[in-house]
Amino acid sequence: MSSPIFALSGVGVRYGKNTALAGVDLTVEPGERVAIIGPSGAGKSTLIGVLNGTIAATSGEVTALGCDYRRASAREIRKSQRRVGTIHQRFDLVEQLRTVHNVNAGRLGSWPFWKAALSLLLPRDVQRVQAALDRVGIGDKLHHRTGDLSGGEQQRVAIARVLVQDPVMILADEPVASIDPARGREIMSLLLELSAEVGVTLLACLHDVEMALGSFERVVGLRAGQIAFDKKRADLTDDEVDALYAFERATEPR
Ligand SMILES: Nc1ncnc2c1ncn2[C@@H]1O[C@H](COP(=O)(O)OP(=O)(O)OP(=O)(O)O)[C@@H](O)[C@H]1O
Repeated sequence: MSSPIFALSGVGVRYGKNTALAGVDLTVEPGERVAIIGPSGAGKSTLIGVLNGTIAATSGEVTALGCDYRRASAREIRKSQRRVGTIHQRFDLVEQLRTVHNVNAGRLGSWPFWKAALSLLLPRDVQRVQAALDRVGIGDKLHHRTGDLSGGEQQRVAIARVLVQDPVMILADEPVASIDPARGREIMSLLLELSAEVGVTLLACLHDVEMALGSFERVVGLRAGQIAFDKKRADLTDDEVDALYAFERATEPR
């Protein structure tokens, strides 16, 4: 049996007195597609940060791609992080740069410094960038200024940036929250297609519960930093989903 992509055991994250995650156990196997849902402040973004290594757990154990974050060297952690691509709600692109440079940013971590620096003047590996942009449906935007693209196109650039990383895992933190609903559905379909096509594992945090339930085979509910449920979509009931958001609904302004 292959080893899990991620294994979290008893993971907690505190920001000062604030507990963002507590006692989280989560295992993600290769090829799985997992949606994380939960009310605002439940800890979804923190969980993504723990998985991609940008946020350190304050307790518990995190193993990513066989690398134990607590015991591994910084070099080993960086090596495993390079195979984890993250897509953010706000794209995290440099708007002034041409698309080709933003996509190449996905490879900076695996290039020596001279190559990374030179790539800002002279785009490197353009064929690979072109192939990634073709795959996400904006092959004609290679030399466009990124800030001139629409929100949906910018999110496609961000996905292309992850593809050139040759990832084994894609983490998506509210990938469609800044895009209009129709474009958002297209982006979500693209991510699901890519994960199936390349066999890459996908974990996405989503505010849109309908989208999560309609598109993912496994759904994890987070509430107040803890896992409320972790189930196959087919086994999840409406009552369980409602209960996850019950407190948020009760405190919504009327
Ligand atoms: N840098 C920080 N400093 C202090 N508290 C933080 C910090 N980042 C997050 N928190 C707190 O940790 C908790 C979890 O936040 P997180 O952003 O992970 O939740 P979320 O589920 O992604 O929320 P949202 O859906 O609103 O984006 C919240 O109570 C939040 O206020």
